Amino acid sequence: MRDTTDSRLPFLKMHGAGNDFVIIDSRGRSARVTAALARAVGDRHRGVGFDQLAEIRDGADSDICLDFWNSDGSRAGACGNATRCVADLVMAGLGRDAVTIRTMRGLLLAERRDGAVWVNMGAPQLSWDEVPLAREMEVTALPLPGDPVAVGMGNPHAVHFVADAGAVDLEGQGPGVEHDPLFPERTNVEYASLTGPDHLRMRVWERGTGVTLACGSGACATAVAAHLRGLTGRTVTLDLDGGRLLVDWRADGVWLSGPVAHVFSAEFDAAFLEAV
Ligand SMILES: N[C@@H](CCC[C@H](N)C(=O)O)C(=O)O
Repeated sequence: MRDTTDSRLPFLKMHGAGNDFVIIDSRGRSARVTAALARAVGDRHRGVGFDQLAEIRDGADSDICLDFWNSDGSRAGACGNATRCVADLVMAGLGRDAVTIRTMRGLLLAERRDGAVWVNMGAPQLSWDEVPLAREMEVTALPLPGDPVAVGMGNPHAVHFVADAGAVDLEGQGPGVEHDPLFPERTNVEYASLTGPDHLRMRVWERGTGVTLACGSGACATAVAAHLRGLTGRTVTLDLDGGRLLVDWRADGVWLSGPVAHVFSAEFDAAFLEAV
């Protein structure tokens, strides 16, 4: 529930490789984001617009907690690029090079190394009930056109390997896969092509949001799927429509890095909040 004594609500706009976020810092107070607020803020004409809204809350066993909403008001269990953006912000605020972040996915570690923010997105979920899929099957053998690989990264992904990811009609293909009954919680949908050794071109249709310029958890899922299919090693460079992401699948989890940008700080005013 939003604190109704607030007449204004400060927020930050950030992006990671063009995957854009509104970030609301609710540390020191009760959570303020609801599904209705997320939908209102996510409207690119009447609100601010975002791919995901992230709310920072106080951590009990971590430096912070982080919750994610899609622009349709649904919750996302993971968001790699928003986690990188918020980690950058929180590390700068605390004057540290490492922070712990509790998400629906679990406890994540973020580190600054040589100026870049890396987040350990955890181990990939590679059994049908973890993704989740509707019934028992191998995640590398889905009965769907295009032979996608299902990978969970705290949220579901269906990764398709195609000859030319740049030529895929995301708006035509994505919604049907997102809503396929094989995915009881819907799914994010990735298309990737091998463009060189350990190098992929990737595009994405995101569950609850649509076409985005990048997706961090999607990049992790795609790198894992590429390795499972024997296309790449465990360290992969991915070129997305909005920039380059790096994924390193290590024994302790799938690490993600890439660019982070601060865009502006502002406030939602009382009239906007009253109308939600
Ligand atoms: N952009 C994100 C993923 C967003 C979550 C997704 N739409 C969902 O519903 O799972 C990222 O960078 O990981």
